[in-house]
Amino acid sequence: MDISEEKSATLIAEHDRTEAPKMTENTTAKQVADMKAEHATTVGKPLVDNAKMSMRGVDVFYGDKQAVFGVDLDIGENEVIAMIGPSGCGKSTFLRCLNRMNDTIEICQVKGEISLDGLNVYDPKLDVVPLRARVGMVFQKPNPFPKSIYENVAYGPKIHGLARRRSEMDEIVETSLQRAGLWEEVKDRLHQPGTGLSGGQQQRLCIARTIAVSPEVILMDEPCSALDPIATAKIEELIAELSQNFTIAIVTHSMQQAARVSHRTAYFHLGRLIEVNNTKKVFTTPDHELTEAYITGRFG
Ligand SMILES: Nc1ncnc2c1ncn2[C@@H]1O[C@H](COP(=O)(O)OP(=O)(O)OP(=O)(O)O)[C@@H](O)[C@H]1O
Repeated sequence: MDISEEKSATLIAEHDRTEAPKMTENTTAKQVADMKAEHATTVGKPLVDNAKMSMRGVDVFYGDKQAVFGVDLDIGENEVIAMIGPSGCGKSTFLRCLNRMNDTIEICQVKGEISLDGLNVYDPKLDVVPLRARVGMVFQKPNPFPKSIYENVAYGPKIHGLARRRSEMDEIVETSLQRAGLWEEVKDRLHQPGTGLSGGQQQRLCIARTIAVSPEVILMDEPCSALDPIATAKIEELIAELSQNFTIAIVTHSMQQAARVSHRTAYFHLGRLIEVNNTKKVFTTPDHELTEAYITGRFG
């Protein structure tokens, strides 16, 4: 039976009453552990011990409309976390907060704390260019620059001054294309336009471009939604390989994809983080009724 709007609203109101851990300078390690345990019983495991990125109380507004409500979430080092939920639930908005991509939207305002290895991502003095090198992004639609394959990959290292000689740049380009699983397909046409590649190849080129500046975290916003199943399978294999060296957060509409590629899955609903847990648990025995309704297809 479909879950009614009224039932959904009641469950959201209950969720909003649950207190998230609030930490101050004087909070002891024992208190932190107790708070984490208590919070975990309501939304799963939002906080982890090896956090690469930590988000606390994140609210996002577009003008006076709130799109994300008080999200507390850690992303562990070298983990792949999938963000799922019905259309419009705020997954992409939340993802874009992590490297301040929302700064480009004038009416968008982000509140709360977001940190990368303890660095405050929203520090007004922080330069977003190096931040976006550390936290790279791959978009829904492959968007190579109108330049050659080589130049697409070399662009970031060039502006960040990562190569002193042409030979060093050649090496970065080759290694990045290899890690993105594209080298064999393009090594004989590096100076042809990136836009001449197939959609799947273009997306791997965009991944190579992201990797080329040695990011620590890669954000992927529905990276396969414009690709066919074969190209999708290649990107999914790539995500598994990349997770050995990078921390990855992926927004996806495909529950199968989330189940295949991620270690933990976060379920969003109407701007709230409803549940986050080990991916297998989320898809077999979710803790929250809203998650269960979504994974069993009881939302439209
Ligand atoms: N640039 C924007 N200006 C105003 N409102 C926006 C903007 N981008 C998103 N929103 C609104 O914020 C809410 C969350 O949108 P968001 O795109 O983050 O959700 P989503 O879960 O990623 O959706 P989808 O799965 O459809 O991509 C929606 O109500 C949306 O209409």
